[in-house]
Amino acid sequence: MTIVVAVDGPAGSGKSSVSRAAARALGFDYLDTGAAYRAFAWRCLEEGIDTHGPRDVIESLPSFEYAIGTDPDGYFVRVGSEDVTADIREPRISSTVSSVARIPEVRAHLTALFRSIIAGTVKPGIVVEGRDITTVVAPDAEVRILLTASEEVRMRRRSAELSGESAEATARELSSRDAKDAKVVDFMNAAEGVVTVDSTDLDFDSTVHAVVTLVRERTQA
Ligand SMILES: Nc1ncnc2c1ncn2[C@@H]1O[C@H](COP(=O)(O)OP(=O)(O)OP(=O)(O)O)[C@@H](O)[C@H]1O
Ligand SMILES: Nc1ccn([C@@H]2O[C@H](COP(=O)(O)O)[C@@H](O)[C@H]2O)c(=O)n1
Repeated sequence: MTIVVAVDGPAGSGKSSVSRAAARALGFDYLDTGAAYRAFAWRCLEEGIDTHGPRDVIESLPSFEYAIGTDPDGYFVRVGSEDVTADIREPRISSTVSSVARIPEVRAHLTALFRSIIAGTVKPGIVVEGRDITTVVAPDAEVRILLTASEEVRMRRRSAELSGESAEATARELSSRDAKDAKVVDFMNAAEGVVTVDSTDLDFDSTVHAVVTLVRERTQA
């Protein structure tokens, strides 16, 4: 049986980096679900689809050809034959993604995709991170974690990794995306049975250690 570790949290809380490092330490796969929302937003923009008009967005779902690398050391994101790993991190995608992510049909389509990727895992487990993993995508996961950090710390960490963007612009993007996303999914409060890991006062390695320890305590991993 595949062990599923579900990790949710706000933007910049460390979901991707911590989940990937924890997956590596555990010998698990790693699934970044935000990448699919970003890749879908990227495809809408490429095709000139109005992301505020749900009809065209929904009609484009069946032809969305998506692939993601789930090996923590072999990460890639592809739409059709195009490698979009870097493109989906552009600010134009970060500022558009929430408008497609709020459409229920998009969420249902991508949730089904995530479940099929999880079901196809050949490793002993998979760490899946996003906003609604503990509540919608994998509510029965063996380990469910809400990874948080204060807004100030998240902004500081995010600013430190971007060059050429002012800390103020970074802070604005992060909190406006969280505000839009929070209207659709509650990723600020732990649902019943979900363990909160607050990394505000933890460094990166201690946060990964906290997640790995939790997984080992609750499973045979
Ligand atoms: N505990 C920590 N201490 C210090 N830095 C950290 C810690 N956790 C994560 N980071 C750093 O914070 C930054 C944001 O982390 P990451 O990109 O993983 O967040 P995220 O939650 O996936 O964000 P988003 O939802 O916007 O994609 C990265 O540079 C990461 O290395
Ligand atoms: N489970 C998820 C994951 C992501 N989203 C949306 O995608 C955006 C990008 O996610 P990142 O983790 O790469 O920052 C995010 O802002 C949400 O709009 C989602 O809805 N559900």
